[in-house]
Amino acid sequence: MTQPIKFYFDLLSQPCRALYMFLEASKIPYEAVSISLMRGEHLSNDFKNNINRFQKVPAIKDEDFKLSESIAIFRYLVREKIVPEHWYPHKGALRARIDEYMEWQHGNMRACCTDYFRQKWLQPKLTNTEPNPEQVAQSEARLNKCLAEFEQHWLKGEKYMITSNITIADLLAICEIDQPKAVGFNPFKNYPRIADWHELTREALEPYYHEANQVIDKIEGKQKEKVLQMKN
Ligand SMILES: N[C@@H](CCC(=O)N[C@@H](CS)C(=O)NCC(=O)O)C(=O)O
Repeated sequence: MTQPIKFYFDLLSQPCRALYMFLEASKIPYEAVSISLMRGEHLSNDFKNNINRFQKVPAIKDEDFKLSESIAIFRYLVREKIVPEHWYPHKGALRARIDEYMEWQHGNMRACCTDYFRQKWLQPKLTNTEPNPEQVAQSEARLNKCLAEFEQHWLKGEKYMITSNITIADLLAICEIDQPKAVGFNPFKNYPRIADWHELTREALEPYYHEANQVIDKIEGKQKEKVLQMKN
């Protein structure tokens, strides 16, 4: 009998949340192995030598086969496991459009959302300092430009990004957008189509969305408390 895959992850990370929801929703048997980024567990020699030589999450191990990079993991799981077709349809044009998004998102959504999260929360937290307002403002401007492009080019009237069914593209995109959202940025204020799509996508991913977001929901809660305290 084949063993469940091992999944190494931290729900603080966008691609880890995307894979977590995908594994759950697709009912792929897996063993969860929590790796704390904030405690630096991904930097241990054991993790480097035995799990992911790049020392990042997510990573998987399928029997003796080790794989990192979320997009490669998604493609591997779709090929090797039983996965509902709608996530990554066989049909040429739909699959190609999802591939196009996955290539686009690395230099755009992922770069902008990660940078905002880093400037506003992660770097100050790791160095016990306050965020640099100028750097946060620059990062916010880049994020707004990117969200405007996302809305214009990827939300063009289908129910979800690519088609009338949810795909891996929606899953990856919602996880990216939730990262700056968790640290005080409102991605819905200027982008009504993003707000509608986010709501639909979130609903389609429940109950896994709620489970996956517990870690960043706590950050969002604390950020809101901080803003209220500053106002009082
Ligand atoms: N391109 C990789 C990115 C992986 C990545 O950057 N993971 C982050 C968390 S989102 C990480 O492990 N960072 C730890 C570090 O850079 O020290 C993927 O899509 O899996």
